[in-house]
Amino acid sequence: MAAELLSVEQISRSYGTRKAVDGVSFRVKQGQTVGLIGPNGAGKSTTVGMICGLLRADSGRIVLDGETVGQGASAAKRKIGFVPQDLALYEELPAIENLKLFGALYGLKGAALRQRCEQVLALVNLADRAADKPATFSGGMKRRLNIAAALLHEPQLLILDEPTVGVDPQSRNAIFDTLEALQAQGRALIYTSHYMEEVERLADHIVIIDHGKVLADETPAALHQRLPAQAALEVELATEPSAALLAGVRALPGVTAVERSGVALNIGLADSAHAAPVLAWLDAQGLALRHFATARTSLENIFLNLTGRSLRD
Ligand SMILES: Nc1ncnc2c1ncn2[C@@H]1O[C@H](COP(=O)(O)OP(=O)(O)OP(=O)(O)O)[C@@H](O)[C@H]1O
Repeated sequence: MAAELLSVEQISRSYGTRKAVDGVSFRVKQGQTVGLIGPNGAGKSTTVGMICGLLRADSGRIVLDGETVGQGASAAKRKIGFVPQDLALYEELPAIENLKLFGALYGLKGAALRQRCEQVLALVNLADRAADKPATFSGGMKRRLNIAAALLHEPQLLILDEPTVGVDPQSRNAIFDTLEALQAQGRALIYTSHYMEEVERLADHIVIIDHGKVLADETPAALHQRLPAQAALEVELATEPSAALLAGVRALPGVTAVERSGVALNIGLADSAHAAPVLAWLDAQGLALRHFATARTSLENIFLNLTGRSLRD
């Protein structure tokens, strides 16, 4: 079992009378990726701001590698790399010069600084753009340069606040490649997003946050088990099904829900193993199936399930 790296204990913070973060707790182990997910305004940025020591917590405690993180400089804070939502780059300075500036802030210099800048540029796949200015980069390339900057001091924990916002799909994949390479190196990550599929892809633990409170803190598999349907069967019939037929489908073993839209049926299943018997039953009713497909249900619906609201407007 991996050792604990970060412990966030009952942290809260208000802006005026608005409680942005209200008693949030979770843990990150060495080498673990924790996805922090919630809708806009849920309190994700405020939470990671407090972990990085950029924002003061009104109450609660944050312990990193055995040391309390507070405001001001501390050894604990040097173990964190932070990639903020708002990019902090000098647009007119070549990429490598941007990194040298950030590296100097961490006390790196000379050959060690140059070598480390080259290493992190290679890691984010920008080695061939070292001499180019961020002003000429796409949104995703800028984001990767920001990730490189946050890695210069070899932090144990990298925190990324919604790193795919404003990034095209191709660059998004390049960001994921970089993060997967960091995971393979054993680096711990906290990744905030309001896209469940991103968090599901990267995280081995998911913390769902809403109105400043933690609603769930589980592995993706455990979270999945909380969904009423584990798989879905989509069926398109040649003719509209009768009410009696729908009732018949609903009564089949393993069927958790049936939705009809014209000639299409969306059948929720407790397990994908129920798909074949359901199809056989439909066939036995003499119904012509024009098309069918099965899919594992996505975790996207879990937020709706927990709150009755959708993750995005
Ligand atoms: N500097 C601030 N002053 C006043 N209120 C703030 C400030 N920063 C955040 N808030 C409020 O605190 C709440 C939590 O905001 P926060 O930015 O932490 O949420 P978030 O989950 O990161 O959302 P987003 O995805 O939009 O960044 C929101 O209601 C927000 O309006």
